[in-house]
Amino acid sequence: MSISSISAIQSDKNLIVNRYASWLGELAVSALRDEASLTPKPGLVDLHHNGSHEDMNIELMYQSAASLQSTFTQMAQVSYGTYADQSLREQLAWIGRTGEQQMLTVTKGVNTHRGAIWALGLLTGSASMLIREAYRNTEVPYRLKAISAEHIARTASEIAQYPDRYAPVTASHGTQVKHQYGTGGAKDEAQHGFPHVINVGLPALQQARAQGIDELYARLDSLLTIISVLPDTCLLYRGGQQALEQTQQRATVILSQGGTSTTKGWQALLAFDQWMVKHHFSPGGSADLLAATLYIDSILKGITDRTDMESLSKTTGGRM
Ligand SMILES: CC(C)(COP(=O)(O)OP(=O)(O)OC[C@H]1O[C@@H](n2cnc3c(N)ncnc32)[C@H](O[C@H]2O[C@H](COP(=O)(O)OP(=O)(O)OP(=O)(O)O)[C@@H](O)[C@H]2O)[C@@H]1O)[C@@H](O)C(=O)NCCC(=O)NCCS
Ligand SMILES: Nc1ncnc2[nH]cnc12
Repeated sequence: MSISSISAIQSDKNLIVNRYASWLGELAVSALRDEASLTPKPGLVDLHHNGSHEDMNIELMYQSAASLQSTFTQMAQVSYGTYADQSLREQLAWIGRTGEQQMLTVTKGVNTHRGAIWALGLLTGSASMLIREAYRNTEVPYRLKAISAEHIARTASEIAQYPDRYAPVTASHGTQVKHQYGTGGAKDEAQHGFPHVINVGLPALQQARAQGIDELYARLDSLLTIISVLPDTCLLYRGGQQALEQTQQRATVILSQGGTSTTKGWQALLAFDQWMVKHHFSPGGSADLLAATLYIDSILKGITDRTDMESLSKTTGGRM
């Protein structure tokens, strides 16, 4: 093979890496924006109010999300063509911590998206690895389409299982809650393959859509379904076991009333929101996992759209 054809292949590869990395970065930020703007959410920042967060508002959430685009894009770049191993885990952790600092600079110290950087960061790395694997095969459209939500979450969990040897020892809210209640929180969720996304948030979203429920209510139902079962360390930190159980119970009742698309469910959601704000409770972890749900959903949809484009480009002899 000539040097010019090797460098042509190399530049093709770089083109593909950068194209997919930027695409994943954009989708991750869109998922964060879509979560933030979903309204009304119980106790969370949305278009109507700041929920139970005096130090946040919707503009801050948007600014925080936008500041993370390069973080997610870099995570996709370093993961493309690699495998889940110690080195990748530590590269992602380094990029993640730098992203956290960028977020804290933009928000003037407010933790808007720490859990989201963690969850969507791992999913970004995983999706990027899987896309690269698809490109190792000549049947690219077929292999891209074979990427599933479970596949993305499982590969993300493999990355999360490696220790982050350079993690500073901090007394985060999550670690305090872990000592007090024995609940694993965000780390456990990732290491177990995001069960509250794969078995809870995504099926709820898809089921609602399949029933013809409008996208707004489908997303709200997905959020409530996550809230109804997630051991959310934000709720535990702010109000202990009782706050967690009462919040889960209220979400369950709304779902059993037929969900947010029913008049009764909608009224109950509004009352739930007021009740959460009154008690200063916030399901921040559930918000992050809804963003993760929307992110995986958009990756799968995007892959389908792109593979159609790839097939088209092949049949027309063109390039994507
Ligand atoms: C491994 C880390 C996730 C760190 O975990 P840890 O538990 O030690 O740290 P926390 O700072 O508590 O952050 C975890 C955040 O994860 C969200 N979360 C909570 N429960 C769950 C759950 N069961 N599953 C998944 N995710 C969960 C939650 O994020 C949301 O809450 C934020 C607000 O939280 P907080 O500041 O604690 O609460 P407030 O009550 O509002 O505080 P006050 O204003 O009252 O003081 C909100 O922003 C949501 O995002 C938890 O906060 C990981 O972060 C880590 O190791 N990072 C290091 C670098 C790295 O590896 N990066 C990623 C590489 S891919
Ligand atoms: N909408 C939201 N409100 C408060 N905390 C959050 N963390 C992630 N999304 C959030």
